[in-house]
Amino acid sequence: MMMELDILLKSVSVVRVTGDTVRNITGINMDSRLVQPGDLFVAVKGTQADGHAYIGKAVEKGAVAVVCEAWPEVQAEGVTYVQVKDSESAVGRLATVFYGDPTSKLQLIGVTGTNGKTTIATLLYNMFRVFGYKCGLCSTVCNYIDDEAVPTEHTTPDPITLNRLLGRMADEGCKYAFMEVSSHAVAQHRIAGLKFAGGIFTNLTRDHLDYHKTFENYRDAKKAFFDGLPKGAFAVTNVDDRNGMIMVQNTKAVVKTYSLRAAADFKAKVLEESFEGMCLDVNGKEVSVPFIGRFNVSNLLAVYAAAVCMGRGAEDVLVALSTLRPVNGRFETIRSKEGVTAIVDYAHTPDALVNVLSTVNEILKRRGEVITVCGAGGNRDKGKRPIMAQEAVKNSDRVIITSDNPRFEEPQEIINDMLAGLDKEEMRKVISIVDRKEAIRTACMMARPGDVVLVAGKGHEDYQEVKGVKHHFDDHEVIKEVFGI
Ligand SMILES: CC(=O)N[C@H]1[C@@H](OP(=O)(O)OP(=O)(O)OC[C@H]2O[C@@H](n3ccc(=O)[nH]c3=O)[C@H](O)[C@@H]2O)O[C@H](CO)[C@@H](O)[C@@H]1O[C@H](C)C(=O)N[C@@H](C)C(=O)N[C@H](CCC(=O)O)C(=O)O
Ligand SMILES: Nc1ncnc2c1ncn2[C@@H]1O[C@H](COP(=O)(O)OP(=O)(O)OP(=O)(O)O)[C@@H](O)[C@H]1O
Ligand SMILES: N[C@H](CCC[C@H](N)C(=O)O)C(=O)O
Ligand SMILES: [Mg+2]
Repeated sequence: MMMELDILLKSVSVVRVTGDTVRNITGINMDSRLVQPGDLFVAVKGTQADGHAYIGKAVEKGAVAVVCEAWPEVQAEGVTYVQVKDSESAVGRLATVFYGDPTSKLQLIGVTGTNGKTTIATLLYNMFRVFGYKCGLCSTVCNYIDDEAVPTEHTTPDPITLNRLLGRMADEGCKYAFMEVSSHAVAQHRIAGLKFAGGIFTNLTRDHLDYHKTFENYRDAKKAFFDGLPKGAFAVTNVDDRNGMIMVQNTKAVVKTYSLRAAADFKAKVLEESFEGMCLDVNGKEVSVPFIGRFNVSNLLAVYAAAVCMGRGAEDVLVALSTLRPVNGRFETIRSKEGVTAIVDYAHTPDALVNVLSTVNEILKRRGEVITVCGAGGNRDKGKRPIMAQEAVKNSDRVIITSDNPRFEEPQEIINDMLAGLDKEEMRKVISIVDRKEAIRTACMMARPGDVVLVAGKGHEDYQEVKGVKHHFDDHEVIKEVFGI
């Protein structure tokens, strides 16, 4: 791949230049460690480091041009230096031009909100493949270029990886791409330069306050995604969430609403539900789906609304909806021979725990006990820890607090932060076991036929991250081993 630097620079506002801009660039990078000879290096100020400190390293590795925000004191001969106002948002714009402006060739739909992004983006991808289109997906679990799986580390990749992926999707003939837009991605302009055909808002509850500091900043990061949608795009929003209308206050996109409770463009209600699935009424038509939980009705309704906004007939969409299956690690049930139901779910926020547990309780109707196994991630929002413990205790008969990716923190200290949210009475329901495997085993041994064991927090993850190392760990595997199936 190759492109002339001056063509690339048309996408950004240049403050100052030295060196030749009529020269070929063979790659673009924001991480000096990945630079190849012939690359353009973009220096970005980050949260841990300042990319400007690595300009020299990038040049040593063969970068022929540098885009930066602060003018470097030393300049290497033969290298072109370009100063821009905001290099963080320049990366996305440069990358999108470099990778052939993918969103001019395919329709990109973004999903944002605290919970439900992976579910909605994946279901839309599955649905549009059922309709016979080639599609792409960027999600927490895995990225896809039609049927080719591309592993991921992020919910929304960095702007260069993202544009490279979208570029490959366009080259492969994908007509649609569905992606999760995390709040980090909006705040860090990972999506700068992309033209979205539509946006979907799920809900907003507490998460990531370690990064955004206040709930308002977190909300505004999500809102900025809708502020940036172009005219002619659609914005599908959940009016059951108190921030649903705030999200679309300043958008130029056509706003469509969905709700399980209030008047809205798209409405749904539950007619019947069991651990096998639900029968729904969607805008006056009945449909059966193998999904569980009111929050999934909301997710399915968002999928339905977006598909209709994308021009599909309502009838076709309902038929396709009935063929969809749950996403890996999202309310997956595993039954033991003795009749214990284990559920693996990715609930890792207080709100998600409440939702999953209230669904379990609604279906169980006190015919059995609920035993919850959960933890909280290390080097993430500390404030959510005691609340997660409280919600688990409030909505379960017994709780085992354990580890969930301690990362660089002491596992026992994270558990202590969770326990600090509980009073003496609440503590009677709780035990803590640092080793997650032991915790799951203990929960399954405690359970009697008819009981439910909820194993929350890791969902699709197949690792336990400790001190920078990802050790293989899979909740499903452990449960099956204990159940002997
Ligand atoms: C806190 C955070 O979001 N960090 C992300 C951010 O990094 P940063 O800007 O802080 O980078 P930095 O380490 O300070 O470095 C600054 C710059 O110097 C460069 N550098 C650094 C070192 C070096 O030797 N050479 C070099 O050039 C870096 O490449 C970077 O360009 O931008 C990077 C590129 O986009 C991300 O990889 C990185 O994700 C870190 C690893 C991370 O863990 N992020 C998580 C919290 C995250 O983004 N999560 C969200 C949402 C999760 C969800 O709810 O689903 C996600 O979208 O995944
Ligand atoms: N609409 C919803 N409202 C509340 N909770 C939900 C909703 N959809 C899913 N959940 C819960 O949140 C968990 C995560 O769901 P999902 O992976 O779809 O969300 P996400 O927004 O992609 O999360 P992440 O921020 O980690 O990418 C699920 O396992 C479930 O417990
Ligand atoms: N995308 C979220 C996922 C959290 C999942 C949970 N298992 C944890 O590790 O905290 C994050 O990185 O905060
Ligand atoms: Mg996700």
